[in-house]
Amino acid sequence: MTEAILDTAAAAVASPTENVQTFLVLMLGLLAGYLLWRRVNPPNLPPGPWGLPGLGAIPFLGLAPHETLMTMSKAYGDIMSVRLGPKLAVVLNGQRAIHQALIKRAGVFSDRPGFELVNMVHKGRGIIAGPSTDFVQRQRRFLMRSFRTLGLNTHNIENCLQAEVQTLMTTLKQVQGNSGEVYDVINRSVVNAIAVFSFGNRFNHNDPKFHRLVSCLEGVFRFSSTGVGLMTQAFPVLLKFPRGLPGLSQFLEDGDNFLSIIRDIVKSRRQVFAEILQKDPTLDDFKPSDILDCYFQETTRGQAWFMSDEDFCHMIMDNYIAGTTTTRLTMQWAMLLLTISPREQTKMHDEIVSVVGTDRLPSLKDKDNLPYTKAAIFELLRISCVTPLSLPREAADDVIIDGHRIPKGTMVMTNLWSVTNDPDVWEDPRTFKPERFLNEQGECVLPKEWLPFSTGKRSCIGQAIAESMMFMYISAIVQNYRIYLPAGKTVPTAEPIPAMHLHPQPCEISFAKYPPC
Ligand code: HEM
Repeated sequence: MTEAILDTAAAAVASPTENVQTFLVLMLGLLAGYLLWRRVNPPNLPPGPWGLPGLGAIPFLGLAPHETLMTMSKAYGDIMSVRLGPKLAVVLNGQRAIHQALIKRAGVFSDRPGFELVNMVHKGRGIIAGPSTDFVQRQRRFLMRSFRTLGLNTHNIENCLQAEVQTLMTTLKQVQGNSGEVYDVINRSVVNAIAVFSFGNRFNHNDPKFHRLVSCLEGVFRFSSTGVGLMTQAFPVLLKFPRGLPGLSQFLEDGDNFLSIIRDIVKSRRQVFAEILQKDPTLDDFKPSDILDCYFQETTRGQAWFMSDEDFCHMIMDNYIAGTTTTRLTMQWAMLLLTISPREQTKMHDEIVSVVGTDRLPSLKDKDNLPYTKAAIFELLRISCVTPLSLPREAADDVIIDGHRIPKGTMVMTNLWSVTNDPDVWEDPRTFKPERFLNEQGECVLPKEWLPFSTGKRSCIGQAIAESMMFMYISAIVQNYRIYLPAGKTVPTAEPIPAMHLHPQPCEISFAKYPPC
């Protein structure tokens, strides 16, 4: 018995060799742990909050991450780091930090992290989801050239947009205050307006092809804004198990069907263009009337040689993906803000009637003569800030900003909300005050903090289109209708309902036609 106890005690007291071994294993473990920790948290990162293992700061960002991150920046600084699941992200808050990164170091901050979900539809094509390759920048330049060639005041585009506005006006007359139906028409109208710019044609709102286009687009948005769809951005590994993701196969089918509709349009227009080319081989008399015409013209002349018809279809799809939800939500915001701001609405109405009259609808050429209305549209875009965290970027290289190191491959989030709703810049930021944009001479001026479309080499390519649409719709509505809250309804606030895009509070709205002057 005593021997047994002694044996156990001897076994417990390890020999010096064993002690060294244990020590080495411990040290190696500590070193490996440190290296792993350093890999995940490289030195000199911008400061930021702690997170939970595997989840990072996701559980602490709440329903309005743009607001939480803006508040956190008061403690950690304008450039801060957060961990989103396994990903390291750097958040840029405020105009100065955004300018430093997206403009001064544009070469580093113009990539995007792979949007694996969107890429499943694009398969490497398109603009939005890829890094800032030469190909992406060429497509952007092509679109900008086309907008310049077409000029947004082009007769054809303006005519088609006017037709959309007329449809909206007719609906307003018929619905007698049913705002739900008005929103439906606005939604369809925005989809049609992008078709006008892209293909020079608007669909009849009852055309079954148009219904298919709208429903495929809605299908794509539906999945990508569900919790599962959003989680695939932080955890792309989920996409490796497509069968386990409810809604994914429908998403892919909707994306493919949407592309097929665009392919059909391009194919049939190519035949028409071939006939034009036969009659006018040098295209001297050819006047492009939409983006597709510009593409045909440029490929014939060897300028847009880099793009195939398939690339064109994916590029147009991206305009739809990026342009429809943003524009239609901003229009919904416009309805809400005008409803709760009767004084400002009347000022817009009076300006439009005194400059344009009531015999015709306002046109884009009137815009510069309507500074208050123009200012009101800038203010609507500022308050609504529908994409508060913009689209993520990615650092293409290791870079030092404000003394902080941002490693290559870091996801970069631009907190646009922190600029457009900064109380130090905009007094009372949630109140609709178009006067903010008017100088002493009554001219409309844009401060550098007005950034709803972001900035830099990947900023919104459709800004001019969006502004034109907003102007035409809103000026026509305000010229002809008084927008008001039905009696007995509580006045809604201008606080957004947080989601991937910011939605306005639900609000029942009535439209009363002004009597003829
Ligand atoms: C009120 C309406 C709109 C708002 C607020 C808006 C806002 C934005 C923002 C914040 C970005 C991200 C920019 C960045 O990463 O720096 C973006 C990208 C983009 N937008 Fe818009 N947008 C609107 C309408 C449109 C329209 C009408 C179109 C096209 C017809 C469009 C096409 C695009 C495209 C293609 C991109 C991706 C650009 C790239 O990755 O290089 N947007 N938009």
